[in-house]
This record gives sequence, C-alpha cells and structure tokens, in this order.
Amino acid sequence: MAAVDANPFVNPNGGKVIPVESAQELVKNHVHPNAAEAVPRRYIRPQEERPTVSLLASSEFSIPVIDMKKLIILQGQEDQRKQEMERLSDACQEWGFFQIVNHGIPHSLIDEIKAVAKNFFNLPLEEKQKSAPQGGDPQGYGQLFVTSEDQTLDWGDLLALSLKPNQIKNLALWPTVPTNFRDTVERYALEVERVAQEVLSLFAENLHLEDADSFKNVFGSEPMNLMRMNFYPACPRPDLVLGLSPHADGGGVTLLLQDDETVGLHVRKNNQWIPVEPIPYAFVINIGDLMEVMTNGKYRSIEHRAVTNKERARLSIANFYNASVDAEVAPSAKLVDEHHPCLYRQFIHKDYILYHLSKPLKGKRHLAEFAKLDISNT
Ligand SMILES: COC(=O)C(/C=C/C1=C(C)CCCC1(C)C)=C/O[C@H]1C=C(C)C(=O)O1
Ligand SMILES: O=C(O)CCC(=O)C(=O)O
Ligand SMILES: [Fe+2]
Repeated sequence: MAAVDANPFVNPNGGKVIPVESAQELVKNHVHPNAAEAVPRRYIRPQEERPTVSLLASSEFSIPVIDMKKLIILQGQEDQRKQEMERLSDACQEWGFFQIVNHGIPHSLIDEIKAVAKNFFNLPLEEKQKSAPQGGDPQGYGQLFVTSEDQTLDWGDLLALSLKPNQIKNLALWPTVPTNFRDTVERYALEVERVAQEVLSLFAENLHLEDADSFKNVFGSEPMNLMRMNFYPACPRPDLVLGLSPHADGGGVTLLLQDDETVGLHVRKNNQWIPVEPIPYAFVINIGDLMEVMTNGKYRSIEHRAVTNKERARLSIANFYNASVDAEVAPSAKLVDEHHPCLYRQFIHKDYILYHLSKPLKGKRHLAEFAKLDISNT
C-alpha cells in the first residue's frame, strides 16, 4: 500500500478545497431546462474566451501524423526513417503537438481502457464519490485547479490518478467498480510508459544529444505517470462554455486518447484555435513545459483547450509522463550557446507541480512566471 503521508502534493493550497458540483449531475438533474438559462452563470465564459474555431482548420492545416512504424531502424529503409524523423522534428518545433499511429499498443487494450473509463463516469454519483479526494490529496474524482469561488468553471468532470511512483500512488482512491478498472489501468500504464520512453529517445536523437537515453536520464529513476480521465457531458450551450480551460501541460510528454466520434480538442497555433480530428486508435502527443525547458525552448509546450458538444458527451484520457518528483530540471547544456541563450532557470520538478496546483489553468502563463529568465539585457 502506498505511503500516502509521504506524498509531497498533499494540501497544495494549505488544505483549502473549493467544492464544485459535478457537470454530469448538473445535466442529469436538468437544473436549467429553459434554454436561455441552460447553463449556470459560473460556467459562462467572458465573450473573448468563448469557443470559435479557425476558418483555416482543414486537413491541410492540422497537427502532423507520425507513423511510428516508419521510425523503426530497418536496413534499406534509412531514407524513409530520415524523412519521418524530420517530420517529427518539425511537429515538435512548429506545433508542439502530433498524432502517432502504429505505436504498438493493442487496439483491444485501448477499447478496454475507454470502456472502464466510460463505465466509471456512468456510475451513480455516490459510487464515484468513493474516489473523491481525501486527506488533502489532490487526486481522485472531481476537479483540479479550482482555487477561488469566482473562477469560471469547466464543463467537465475528471478522475485524476497518480499511477507511478508508489510514493504518490494512492490506491484508496482508485475505483473498485467497474471491477476490471485497476487491472486495466495497470496494464495500460505499462504500455503508455513504453511509448513515452520511445518518444523521449526519438526526441534525444533528433536533437543530437549524446545518447538516446539522455532525456530518460534527466527524468530520473522514478518518472511519474499521472493519468487524467476527462468526461465532458453534452452541453445545451457549447458556445458559452469550455470543457477544459486553455492550458499548457506542465509535465514532460502527454499521451492523449481522444473520443473517436466527437471533436473537442483545440490547439492554439498562430493565435487561432485548430481542432484536432480524431483518428481511431491514434494517440495525440504533446510537448509539456518540462520538455520545453529541457530543450531550451526548441520544442514547444503549446496551449490547448477542450470544447463541448450539444448532442454528445466526450471522453478523453491523458497520461502525463513526467520527470521524477525530485528531478532537477534545466535546459540541456548542449542546447545553450552564444546564439541560443539559456531561457529558463533550473528548478526542482516538485516545486513546479506545487506552483501549478496552486493556480487556475491559465494558458502559457505558469512556465513564464515560474522559470523564464529575462534575457532582454543579455
Ligand atoms: C492539465 O494538467 C493536469 O491535469 C495535471 C494533473 C496532475 C495530477 C494528476 C493527473 C494525478 C494526481 C496528481 C496531480 C494533481 C499532480 C498536471 O500535472 C502536471 C503539472 C506539472 C508541473 C507536472 O509535472 O504535471
Ligand atoms: O480532452 C481533451 O482533449 C484535452 C485534455 C487535456 O488537455 C488534458 O487532460 O490535459
Ligand atoms: Fe492538456
């Protein structure tokens, strides 16, 4: 059993918890059946934050798709691999986002993890609340990043669990219904970790770092695998709300499974919101803040958000593959020189997580406020 009292993230806001009603319950109970008041005031975004998408959004202007099969080292296929590596490099530098296909995670396991997540969110509230945060631990069923009474709320519920390392894993909050939840999540976690490590090796190779393990080494001996299952109920006024506020992921790399049927993820590119079209069984991968720091800004952690849908609920499952709790995070010395000044100060990963947890999700501001160096006078 995990040693919960050794978890450094307990009580990140001095124990202050702001209660938030489940969005799913709100819909179920038809609190405001009248369309004009269909959405309670606390969810309504100011005009400038309401969701519109770019007119540019089309198949020619969408996040790159990387075929992992083309990245396997095979004799006679060197040119094909080189081309795919270049596409990956562009994706990390220009978009901060890409989708991967042929990643080797069995489709049956993807079906299983989506099914257990859906089954969990479809349980009665009392059952789900058995996984509600306890004892100041910010994981479990409910909300994260709600730090004030007057904050605009997201139209979504979540289940956040630390899968690894044991120091922050709190099995007491893991659902026991559906009965295959734990076993499925444990098997899925191993596969996600394998792919995340492959992706880190490809990044190191692309950036010409000493060896393919260089990022894995900085991530340390106990990398974190945090899982966030997001459930966005159908919303009577998707034009007024957001499922998930604009944010950049704080960790290393994120592997996201999207709903196959419903578009909901938007990525910010050149000040426009670009929808990410779901590809069945693909993962959306994005660069997190830690990776932006380690690459000295060469790879970019990009703002994204989730919107809701009038007819359909949407499910997504994000795994944040992050450095160890006590890892020292800093730009790689190989990526700093007279033409590329050091953009970020060194910090301890744990301190950045605590900073993150104390603030509402707010675009790209967290990394800039926490670690960006002022290089205007250098
Ligand atoms: C959008 O970002 C997050 O939701 C998030 C969540 C973190 C967590 C879990 C998924 C499980 C329980 C623990 C915790 C609350 C930390 C982001 O975490 C980031 C932020 C930093 C920094 C990081 O490394 O991961
Ligand atoms: O639901 C989505 O598509 C986005 C989820 C996300 O960005 C996150 O969980 O950090
Ligand atoms: Fe995210």
